[in-house]
Parts: sequence; C-alpha cells; structure tokens
Amino acid sequence: MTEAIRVSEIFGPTIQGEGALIGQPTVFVRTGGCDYRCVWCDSLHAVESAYRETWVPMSADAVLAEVARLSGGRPIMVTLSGGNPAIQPLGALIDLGHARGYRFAMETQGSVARDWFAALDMLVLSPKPPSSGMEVDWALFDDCVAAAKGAASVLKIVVFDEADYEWARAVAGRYPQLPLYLQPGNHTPPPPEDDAATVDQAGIDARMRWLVERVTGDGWFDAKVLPQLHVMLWGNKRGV
Ligand SMILES: C[S@@+](CC[C@H](N)C(=O)[O-])C[C@H]1O[C@@H](n2cnc3c(N)ncnc32)[C@H](O)[C@@H]1O
Ligand SMILES: Nc1nc2[nH]cc(C(=O)O)c2c(=O)[nH]1
Ligand code: SF4
Ligand SMILES: [Mg+2]
Repeated sequence: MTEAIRVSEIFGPTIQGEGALIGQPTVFVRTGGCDYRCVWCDSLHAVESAYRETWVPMSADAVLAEVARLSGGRPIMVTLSGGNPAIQPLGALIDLGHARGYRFAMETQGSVARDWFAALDMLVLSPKPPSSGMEVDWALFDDCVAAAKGAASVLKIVVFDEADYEWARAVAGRYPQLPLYLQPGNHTPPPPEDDAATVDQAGIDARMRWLVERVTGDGWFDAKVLPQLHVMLWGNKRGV
C-alpha cells in the first residue's frame, strides 16, 4: 500500500489552458495543500486550510481509476497541479500510470524538489513574481530544475505589472536552457465567489496586449506569450 495522496479534485477531460501544452486534452489531478500563499492565487480551494475537509486521501490506484473513468479508459495526458503537488507522494502514481500508457505533466512553483520529477513527461516550473507577495528561494528552485534531470522542463511566469515583467526577464537570463512562457495574471475574487465565472476579461486582454508590446518592443524573441485559454472560455470556473 503506497502513501495516500491528498486530492482536492480530479476533473476532465478538458484542454490544458496554459503554457507549453496549451490546447492538449488532459485530465487534471489537483492536490490539496500549498507551502505558498500567493495573493492572487486562482485555486485557493486547494490551498487554504479552510478547505482541508474537502481534500480526500486517495491511493495511487484510486486516483488512476478515477482518471481512467473520466477518460473512458483511454490513456491521456494527466496534469498534476494544486496547491503544490510536489508536497504529495506522486511517484507511485506516475509509475503506475506510465505502465498503462498515461503521460504526466506537473505544475509547481519550484519550492520543493523530489527525485520523481525525473519520471515526469513535463515539468512546468512557475516561480512567483513580486506581485504574488512570495519570495523565491533560488537554491530550492535550482534543486527542482536539477531533479527533473532529462524530463522536459519549462518556465511559466505570471505577469501582472512592469515589476513582474522586469523580474521575468531576469529569471529568463538565469535559465537560458528552459523554454519560457509568459501569461497575464487574472485578478480572482476571493472565496466563496471563486466558483463563479467572474473574471475581468477586458482587463486581462489589455494586460495581454501590453505584454505582447513589451516583449516585441524589447526584441525578446524567444519568449512566448499566451493567455489562459480556459479562463477566456469559462472564467475562473472550477473543474474546467
Ligand atoms: C494554481 S497553480 C498550482 C500549481 C503550483 N502551486 C504553481 O503555482 O505553479 C497553477 C498555475 O496557475 C498560475 N496562476 C495562479 N493564479 C493565477 C492568476 N491569478 N492568474 C494567472 N495565473 C495564475 C500559477 O502561476 C501556476 O502556473
Ligand atoms: N483547463 C485548465 N488549464 C489549466 N492549466 C493550469 C491549470 C491549473 O490550475 O493548474 C489549469 C486549469 O485549472 N484548467
Ligand atoms: S504556489 Fe500555486 S497554488 Fe500555491 S498559492 Fe501560489 S499560485 Fe496558488
Ligand atoms: Mg488554474
């Protein structure tokens, strides 16, 4: 019996709405609990301890059975997110899923490194810019980059303002080997309203246009700028 995984929600298939795998059909496994508290986190139901009683301990077998039920038993890309999925014991799930043809991408802020990162098909590292109110521990972040070993790794940085943009440029300079994705931030209403599709899409669009102008104006031609596609389609609705 493997150690239990604390699960906030399992949903899909939907499309990956962000970053390198945008548009790709996937099932999300969102774990509960995070070592960060970003002021603009859009997934507080998987972060705040007020929601702890909604998180269910599940075995790797049970998680994979639910993923298989949702995907009609067909192998699919599984996206591990959270909260911070790196604080959960996910190695056994990845091995079990691989044996059945599933692939695994994971979203993490890069604050906790695990040796099983190397088994992922993609590691998405999203270090948090100044607007988040968090401060990155770069030694821990470097441990995460190193733990991925041969696994494909990318950077995805949320940008709300000029200070975030300048910060993203510096981070890109620090990790020239990692493909970099920039995404405009969305201001999410705090719970309990976070179930509703209430985003300021016009504001996000304006931030996206500004970001494109900054990147092209600077001749930063190896950065990719993408919106959160699922937010364009469904706002900050849960489970999509
Ligand atoms: C909810 S987080 C969970 C995974 C992990 N804790 C992390 O932050 O990478 C998933 C992704 O959503 C991004 N994100 C969170 N809140 C956001 C917001 N308000 N606007 C845009 N992206 C956001 C994060 O930067 C991360 O790339
Ligand atoms: N469709 C969709 N794409 C996503 N990409 C990253 C997400 C996340 O919350 O980690 C997310 C999400 O919640 N939904
Ligand atoms: S690290 Fe991710 S899940 Fe945790 S608070 Fe920040 S955005 Fe939310
Ligand atoms: Mg999200």
